[in-house]
Amino acid sequence: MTRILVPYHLDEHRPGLDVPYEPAVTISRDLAGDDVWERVAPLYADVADAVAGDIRAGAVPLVMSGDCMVSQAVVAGLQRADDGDGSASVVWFDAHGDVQTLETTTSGYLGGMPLRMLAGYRPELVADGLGLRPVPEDRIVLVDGRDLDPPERDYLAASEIRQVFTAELDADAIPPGPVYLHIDLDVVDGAELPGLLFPTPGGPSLSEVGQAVRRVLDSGRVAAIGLGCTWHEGVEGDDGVGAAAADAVRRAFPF
Ligand SMILES: NC(=[NH2+])NCCC[C@H](N)C(=O)O
Repeated sequence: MTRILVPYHLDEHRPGLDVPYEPAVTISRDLAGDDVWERVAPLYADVADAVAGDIRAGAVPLVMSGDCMVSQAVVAGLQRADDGDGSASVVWFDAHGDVQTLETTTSGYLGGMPLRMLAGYRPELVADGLGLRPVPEDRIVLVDGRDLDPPERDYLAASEIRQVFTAELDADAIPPGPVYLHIDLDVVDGAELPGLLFPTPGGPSLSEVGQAVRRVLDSGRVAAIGLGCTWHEGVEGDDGVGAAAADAVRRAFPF
C-alpha cells in the first residue's frame, strides 16, 4: 500500500492536516486560476498520475486528504491503470450522500457533490480534464448516507445507486470489478470523532466501520482507497483533536 497525502480541503492548502498514517508521498501544487475547478485541475492531474503509476506498479494507493473531491482524481487514475474494461466500481462510506448538485445545493458546499460527479454529473467541471469516465450507477454502493438533503433523497430513490447500512455491507453487496474504496471519516458517529467538519449523530462506531472496511478489503478487489480526513482546520497539531482522531482511526483500520 502506498500512502499518498494530498493536504487540501478543496482548493485550500492544509499543510498541517492530521492524517492517521505517515505518507510516502505528498502531492501539493501552487494553485492558480479564477475558479475552484481551474485551481484544483493541476493538483488532481498529479494525483491521477500518481495513482495510475502506483497501481501499474502493483500497489494499492491510499490517498489521504481533507475532503472527498479528490476522489475524482483517484478514480481517474484507477480507470487509466485498469487493463480490464475500465469499469471501476465505487464503495463510498459517508454520513452524507455527496450527490448534491450546483443547482440543488442550499449550502453551496462543493464537497457535497463528489459522488454525483463520479456518476457523471457535469463532466466539464473536473472529469473531462482528467479523462474520468462516469461510473455506472449500478456499480456504486453508498454505505450509510444517514444525513441526506431532500434533493439527494429524490435522486437516490430514482437512481440505481445502492444504499446499505454499515453492518449490512457483505461480500454480495460489493459491486463487480476493481473497487475504489472511499471512506469519509464522518461516517463514524460524530460523538466518537470530535472535530469533524460535518459531525452527524446516529452513526456506526469506528470499530464497526473498521470491520466493514475489512470485509471490502477481503474481496481482494480493492484497487485504490481514499480516506477523507474531514476535520476542521484549527483542531490540528501534536496534541490537537485531529491528532487524537487520527490515532483512533489508525487503531481501528487495517491500513
Ligand atoms: N462528505 C461530506 N462531508 N459532505 C457534506 C455534505 C453536507 C450537505 N449534504 C451539503 O451538501 O451541504
